[in-house]
Amino acid sequence: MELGKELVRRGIGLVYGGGSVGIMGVLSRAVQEGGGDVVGVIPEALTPIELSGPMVGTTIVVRTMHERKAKMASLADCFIALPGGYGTLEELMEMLTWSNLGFHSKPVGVLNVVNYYDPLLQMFDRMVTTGFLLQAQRDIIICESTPSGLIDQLLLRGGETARDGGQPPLPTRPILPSHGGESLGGGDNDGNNESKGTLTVPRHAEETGTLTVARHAEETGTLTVPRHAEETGCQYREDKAT
Ligand SMILES: C/C(=C\CNc1ncnc2c1ncn2[C@@H]1O[C@H](COP(=O)(O)O)[C@@H](O)[C@H]1O)CO
Repeated sequence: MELGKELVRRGIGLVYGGGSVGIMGVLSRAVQEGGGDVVGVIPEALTPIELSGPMVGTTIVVRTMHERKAKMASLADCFIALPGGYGTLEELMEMLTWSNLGFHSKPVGVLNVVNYYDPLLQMFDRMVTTGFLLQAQRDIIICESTPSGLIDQLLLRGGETARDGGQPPLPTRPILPSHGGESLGGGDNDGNNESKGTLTVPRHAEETGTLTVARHAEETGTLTVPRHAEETGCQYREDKAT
């Protein structure tokens, strides 16, 4: 597989989900056969050979899927999502979420083979236009159609992050009700646009704030952040009588 050859050519090792079925089997074998380092992390429930095939490279067996993801995330320097199903999407979303929350600062990329991920990327764009995601948050994800192009971009972003000190600033959240903004056709059925929505603003797991805003944020807004208000990066607007 081209990605495997490209990793080997650049001396980059592979951390993956263990086993040798499907695309992950093709990739892991390509790296191993090319002489590259391969580490597979697999939960014990998936180790039977009839489920996941023979293990490739060094295998780390963990207890749960959660442990597996945490282990893989800590071992890797960046993340690449290949075309896949629920499991792939779940892993991709978790790495994006953790990056967005500042739990890691490692680059996250998708290899958009034959435009497989176009609908998902369009959804991310829609999240920006409807106010649920800032452009800066959308920009966390790196998308390229070739292994070489993607690795170039990941290395570039990784280098930038390292120069920044390794911890990106947390982006400011869009101020919108959680049940949909105007552009999603939101608003009460009775036309009352003054009803309030609530946006939960988790910064770190132990520091969660709640942002309560009116539907027209530019008119009226109330920010309630119980702890570490100065660190949230949220915009505060004075209530004003209109
Ligand atoms: C069918 C079953 C297991 C298949 N074997 C697998 N072994 C190890 N890891 C797996 C296996 N299948 C999926 N994964 C993980 O999910 C991700 C991809 O999932 P997707 O849904 O195919 O996108 C992959 O990264 C692995 O982490 C059990 O009966």
